[in-house]
Amino acid sequence: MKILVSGGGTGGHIYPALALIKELKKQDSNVECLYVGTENGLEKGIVSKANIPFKSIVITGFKRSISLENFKTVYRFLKGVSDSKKIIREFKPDVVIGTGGYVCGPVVYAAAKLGIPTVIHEQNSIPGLTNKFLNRYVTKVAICFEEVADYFNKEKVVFTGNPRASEVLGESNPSILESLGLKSGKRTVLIVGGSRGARPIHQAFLKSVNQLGEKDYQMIYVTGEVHYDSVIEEINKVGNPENVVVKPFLHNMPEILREVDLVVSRAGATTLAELTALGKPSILIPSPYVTNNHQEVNARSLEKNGAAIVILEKNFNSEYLVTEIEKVLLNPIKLEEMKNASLKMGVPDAAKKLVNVLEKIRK
Ligand SMILES: CC(=O)N[C@H]1[C@@H](OP(=O)(O)OP(=O)(O)OC[C@H]2O[C@@H](n3ccc(=O)[nH]c3=O)[C@H](O)[C@@H]2O)O[C@H](CO)[C@@H](O)[C@@H]1O
Repeated sequence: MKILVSGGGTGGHIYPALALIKELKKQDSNVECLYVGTENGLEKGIVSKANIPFKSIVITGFKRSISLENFKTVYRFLKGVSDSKKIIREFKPDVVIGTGGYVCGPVVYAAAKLGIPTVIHEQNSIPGLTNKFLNRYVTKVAICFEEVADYFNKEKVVFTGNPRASEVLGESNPSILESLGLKSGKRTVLIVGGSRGARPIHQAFLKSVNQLGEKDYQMIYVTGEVHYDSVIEEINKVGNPENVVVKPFLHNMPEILREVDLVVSRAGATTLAELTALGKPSILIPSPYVTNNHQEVNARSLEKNGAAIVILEKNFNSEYLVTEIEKVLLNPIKLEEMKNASLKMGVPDAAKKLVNVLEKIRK
């Protein structure tokens, strides 16, 4: 099978695509894959690290208000469609799948217009503009939250879950924490603000870092590449405690996630799929800066099932950070209840389910 994958901008759209490719290759080592993204999203770096052929097109997202930029975007969209058609004609895929982000728009649209079977994978509980637009043209829409089905044509929707849920599963290796400079066997909290980091979480963390240094648990704090230098500069002013490790980005997130006891995070859908596949309890601070506040809707779904505690960014501060962490981490009964609730929501066979969808519609 030949498959063309497109998705980009942030990790939440890229990692599901890579997890899908991994499953396809596991099932058939002759599968040929091509990834189409942009030069300026996170995809170029992440995809080339994974040794997957990568081609780029130029495209920007639409602004919600009327602006001159939108005229330029229409032009770039049309140019993106024509560039995508060239790439598709050359590669001749059996199926084209878009995993989100505006780059998928022209790529999946071009494929549909060329009569190639197409799928969009919607990770969130509320769809973004691109997937709403593509709904009309695609063959199937793969979803991860039942409640998002209403936004799409009923006959196209298939529940698959997020393939990244399958990818994070694996053998536990507690010594991986030592490679980060932490102790294995000690209670560990991971704090991560999505794939690009989140400034409001940094602020709360920096204010509480002295206090965290005195704790009997340890912590991995992921800043996001762009925020790393400024967070390190701030933390160095107060001194970096031994039990707190600060990293710009974790390229081995699945291995690390398996070993932590609690995760404090934004509520990006791919992260949530990983947490529930592994049965990790979490404290979620949804980003309010996303389309239709979809992260809060994602997060509430975990909260409703007892798998997570949700704190809105407007109420979040350093005191909350420490007290909420300890309410869960230091209460074994609560921790166990949340673990079980989280695990119940996981879709560990999501990658296989998505591959099945592709197999069924391939040319
Ligand atoms: C600002 C924005 O638009 N965010 C969206 C984006 O988020 P974002 O890219 O932040 O998405 P997620 O939190 O869902 O996924 C992040 C992915 O990056 C990985 N990771 C993260 C940090 C790290 O150091 N290492 C690492 O590997 C995570 O394990 C995960 O696989 O896509 C998500 C999925 O559609 C949406 O729900 C989010 O609302």
